[in-house]
Amino acid sequence: MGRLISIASGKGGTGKTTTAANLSIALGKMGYKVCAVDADLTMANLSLVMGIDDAYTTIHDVLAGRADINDAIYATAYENVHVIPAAIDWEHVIRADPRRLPETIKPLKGKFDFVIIDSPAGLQMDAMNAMLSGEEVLLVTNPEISCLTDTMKVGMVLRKAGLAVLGFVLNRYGRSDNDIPPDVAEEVMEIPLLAVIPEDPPVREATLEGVPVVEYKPNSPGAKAFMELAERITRIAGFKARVMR
Ligand SMILES: Nc1ncnc2c1ncn2[C@@H]1O[C@H](COP(=O)(O)OP(=O)(O)OP(=O)(O)O)[C@@H](O)[C@H]1O
Repeated sequence: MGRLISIASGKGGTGKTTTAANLSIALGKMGYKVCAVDADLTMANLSLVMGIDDAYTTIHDVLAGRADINDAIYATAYENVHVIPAAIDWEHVIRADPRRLPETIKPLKGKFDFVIIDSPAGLQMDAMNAMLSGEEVLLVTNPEISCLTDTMKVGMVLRKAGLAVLGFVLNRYGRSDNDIPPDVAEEVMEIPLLAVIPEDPPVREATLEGVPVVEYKPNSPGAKAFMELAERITRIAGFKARVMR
């Protein structure tokens, strides 16, 4: 059976989508079957980052009762990685019922090794429905105190709701001289720190190019940190190490 992992954060713009995309592709490179789900129903950024930007059947169609989930699963250019895209127009957004996200996404567990769910930031209803589609959560924060505490709150709420909190990613480390150091961040969060992703220009360039950094510049510090995160996740998930390709 696969693992359903929600990617969540207390604040917007921390690097959730970047983490979801790079983690998915890194796991795919390791030989795991991955489905990346764009459950950020109003932004649809994951779909764009994964190279899907046209009139596909989307998660919105499924949530509106107009399509089957199996018709919304698309192969990507990345080995072993499929994506369920979101629509980017308002007409689709208002028809989709976000409360159906968990019942829609959970059955994917039987089809993939990992289902990676990109969720909206915060604790609003749309975000809750997206995050509760997972059984485990990986939190993404930046090294600022308000971002850490807001993200910790999200973790606490999800734990109470029954999700297992895997730990957190400290992203964009080194962007400012005032960054909270990793050991202090781990004390504040009171959950395991799974990866420190440095502030790295190729990560941003890769987003602009529409190709996640683990493919765009695999030897950059940011890409290497995302690959290490994927290895860590497979160890936590109890999967046997597979040969890196
Ligand atoms: N480690 C990094 N180094 C440099 N730039 C980064 C890094 N991580 C993310 N970024 C950039 O920050 C921007 C925001 O990232 P991203 O879209 O992943 O955030 P998000 O949390 O998903 O945002 P939202 O809440 O809007 O969905 C993107 O342009 C991305 O390329």
